[in-house]
Formats: sequence, structure tokens, C-alpha cells
Amino acid sequence: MPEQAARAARRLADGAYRGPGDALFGKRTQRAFNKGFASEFIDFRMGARARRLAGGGYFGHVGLLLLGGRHSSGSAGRCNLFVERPTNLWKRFESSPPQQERTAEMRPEEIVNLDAYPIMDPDSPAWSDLVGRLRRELDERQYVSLPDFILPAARERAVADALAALPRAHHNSSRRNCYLHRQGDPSLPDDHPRNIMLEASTRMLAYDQFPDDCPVKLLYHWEPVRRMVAGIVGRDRLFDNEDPCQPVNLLCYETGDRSAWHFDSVNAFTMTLMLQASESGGDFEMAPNTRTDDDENHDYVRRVLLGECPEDVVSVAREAGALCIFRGCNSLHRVSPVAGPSTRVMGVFVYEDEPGIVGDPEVNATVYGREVAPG
Ligand SMILES: O=C(O)CCC(=O)C(=O)O
Ligand SMILES: [Fe+2]
Repeated sequence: MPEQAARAARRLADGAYRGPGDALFGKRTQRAFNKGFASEFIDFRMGARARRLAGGGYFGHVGLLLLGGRHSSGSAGRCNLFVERPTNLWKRFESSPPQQERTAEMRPEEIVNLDAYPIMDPDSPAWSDLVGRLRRELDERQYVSLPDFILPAARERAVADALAALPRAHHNSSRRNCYLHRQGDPSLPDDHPRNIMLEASTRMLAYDQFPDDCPVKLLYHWEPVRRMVAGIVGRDRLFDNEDPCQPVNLLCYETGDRSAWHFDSVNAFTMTLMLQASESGGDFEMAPNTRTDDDENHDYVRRVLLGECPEDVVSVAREAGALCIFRGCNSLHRVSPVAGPSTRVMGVFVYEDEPGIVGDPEVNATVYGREVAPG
């Protein structure tokens, strides 16, 4: 059997059309499918024809179906395709679109823009210059942005992975204070930061909800990236997080979604990668050094929350492809409400100071909607 026909037969068997016996074709055609003599090309021709069927109940031929075991490319014989129930056919295409064959896994060198970010050789002057500059910038401003860090093809693939998984995302919609608590403290005044409740709405995809060859995962697990990030945040080494949910997330914002002012709770720094920006809104805003490790600075935090210090708030430019490292644990930050048809898609990465770190099941229950094991 020609290789192309064999692939087509496998795809049929894989369920793209749920198999040829599904009242889609007349007997003669069905036998041809059973023998596997169908060209892959029929996939999209079928799709096009199905639409026309829905519109007018068209019964006719669909090109490039190969009968009798002879494969000749280009001008293969046409045959009549008898469709018994066009409406069912339409529904079938709606509910199970032909599956795209996944192209080969990308190499990390095809993901990271190595021309702009020479991160392969940590002993080179280019590496020291780059990492030294970014480290100083982070220390000064509490954030640093690396534009065009990911190459366009890798970014597009990651966006496609995110959008395919989006229906399974955990929709986090909550009223909470900037410390990420849903309950205030009745013993404190109403305008204490603990009692200022803000609306947030985001869609979270956990690490185990999108493919292992998604470019954001490959990038995260690649030593040159981990080493660069360690250099920028001033660590000798960093380690991957080993939780099933946490190491890399795809955080999606649809129209109306936003993240309210908050401090990140656990990690000393946060790393995000803008995969797709929204048409409008979705600005990442930050009030650097709102508090310190020793001083909660409640009065100042309250003024930022109430919008009384607009001059202190920086809006961090985030073009698609830009990596951002920021110290979100002591700097209030938020994402303004997203508007427009494009989902804002953000990769979020967690590195650790020691190996073997897994997440707290309670946190995973809140952030990813996971069941907490009883007992
Ligand atoms: O979506 C963003 O740009 C920021 C997300 C954020 O605040 C975080 O991951 O801690
Ligand atoms: Fe955050």
C-alpha cells in the first residue's frame, strides 16, 4: 500500500472520521476505505464538501478517492460518493474535526532567539554582558523584559497548544485581597489592605494539561535557559519544580478577564512569557517595592490599591514573544481587563532553589481546581 494511503487509513482508524462504516459512504467507496486505498488528500476535500452538503444536501463526488489499489498522484480517478445522511455528516465534522498531524518536536535552538540572546556559552563575554545587564536592571526596577525571546514559529505553536487546551482550563473567578485571601479580617478597618477585595478572573492550564512537546515546556527544561535565569536573579543554580501542575502554566485571559492587584506569595521571582497579546487591555502594571521583607507598608499598599499613586505605577511593555522576570513578592502587580477577540496567552514558569520541590495540594486545589485527596 502506498505510504500516503496507509497514513490516511490509520487516521481513519484513529477516529478522525470514526471509521468508514459510519454511514458516511456507499458500499463501494466503503470497501475502498477498508482496503486503505484512500488518499490523505480526501481529508480536506471532505471537509469542504460537507459544508456544501449542509447547505443544500448535495450528493456528488469528492476528489481523489483511490479505488482498485492503483495510486497515481494528481489525476487519480474520481468516483461517486454516496452520502446517506448529509445532516449526520455535517454534525460529525463539527464534533470531530480532522485531527492535525503533529509536526516533529522543536529543538530548543529553534525556540529561543539565540541571535539576540547568546545563552549557550556561559564562559563567553557575550553571556556575561547580557546576564550582567539584565541582572542590574532587575535589581534597579524589580522587573526586566527580554523582547523577542521566543521565535515566531515556536510562539505560534505554543499559542495553538494553549487554545486547543483552553476548554479544559480552570476558570478562576474570585474576589480576593492583594494577599490572595478570599476572606478579610473583621478586626481591621474597612480600608485596611486585608479588607480591600478585588475581582479577578483568569483561565489556568496546569502543566499536565498541554503537550510535553509544547515549546514552553522544552524551553523551561533547557539548561541554557535555566542557567541564564539563575544568573539574572543572582543564584548559582536553579532547579525545575517537580509538581504535576506547577512547573509551567499557560495562563489565559479572555474578554473581561483580569488579574487584580496582588503580591505573589511563594517565589522570590516570577517569570512570564507573552505568547499572544490581546487587542486591548491586558496591560501588566506594577508598583515596584510596595513593601519590603521587613515592612508590610500597609498605608502605602492601601493607597496603591485605591489608585492614589498612579505616578508610581509602571506599565511594562509586553509584546508577543517577550520574556519578563519580576520580583512580584514585594511589588504589587496586576493585569488590566482584557478586551477584544484574541485570548491573552501567557506562559508562567516556576524555578526552585532546590531539587524535588512539589506543590501544596491545597494550593493546587485553588489554582488548578484539583481534587484534594481525602484525609
Ligand atoms: O499575566 C501576567 O502578566 C502576570 C501574571 C502574574 O501576576 C503571575 O503569574 O504572578
Ligand atoms: Fe502575580
